[in-house]
Amino acid sequence: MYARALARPAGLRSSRPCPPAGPGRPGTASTAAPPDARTGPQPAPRADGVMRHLPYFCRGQVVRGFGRGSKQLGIPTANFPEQVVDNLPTDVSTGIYYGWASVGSGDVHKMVVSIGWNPYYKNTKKSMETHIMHTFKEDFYGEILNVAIVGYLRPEKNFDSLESLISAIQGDIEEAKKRLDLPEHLKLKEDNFFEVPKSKVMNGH
Ligand SMILES: Cc1cc2nc3c(=O)[nH]c(=O)nc-3n(C[C@H](O)[C@H](O)[C@H](O)COP(=O)(O)O)c2cc1C
Ligand SMILES: Nc1ncnc2c1ncn2[C@@H]1O[C@H](COP(=O)(O)OP(=O)(O)O)[C@@H](O)[C@H]1O
Repeated sequence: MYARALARPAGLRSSRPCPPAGPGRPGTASTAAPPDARTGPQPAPRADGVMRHLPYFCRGQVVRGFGRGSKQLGIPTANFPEQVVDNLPTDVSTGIYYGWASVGSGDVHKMVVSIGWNPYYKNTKKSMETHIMHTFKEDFYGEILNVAIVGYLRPEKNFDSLESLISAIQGDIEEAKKRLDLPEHLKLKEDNFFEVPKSKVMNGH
């Protein structure tokens, strides 16, 4: 119900179906181990390899994470369930991306999304966390988050202070805002992927 195979929009490249999305646990668990537990630090992704799967369309129910985004960073990030994270194409690298997002059948906004193990926090489970550049009236846990990832910004990094992490994320947000104004990205805001029937959502946002 919350996920469907997506018809490939005319003129766009890859678009993969999301897996069925259900309630998840804190941290949007994945069975995958962090990179340093497997093969050491991941190499920087090649731009062409990363871009091969973009735009990538995905939707799933918003689940709880560790609650650090709002409290520690002042930047809330909506977490996807583990099924969504586990079903990312294998060669969509971990890292920081940008694109478009909507909640339920609400308006489409600019977003940034972090995919990986949050090295600063040394998470043991891979997560996919989206910050939407919009002020919402209230939290939207349990609602359906729709995302179209359209571009790659940088690899995940460790930082020597919380302030440095916050500053990097703020830089990502500013860069994403600029890049999303390019015509090639603006057209994806109007993609019919975001036309979700109102009857399928719980609350409007
Ligand atoms: C745009 C963006 C960039 C991020 N970059 C990093 C990063 O380089 N290193 C890192 O450890 N975490 C990074 N994060 C993830 C944050 O650490 C994470 O969102 C935060 O821990 C909140 O997690 P929570 O929702 O589970 O509470 C980034 C998040 C966003 C939205
Ligand atoms: N602009 C926004 N972007 C992302 N999430 C938001 C935003 N505004 C409110 N939220 C809410 O905040 C939650 C994320 O807050 P956060 O402190 O990171 O907690 P958690 O670790 O549980 O994800 C989201 O699940 C959503 O319900």
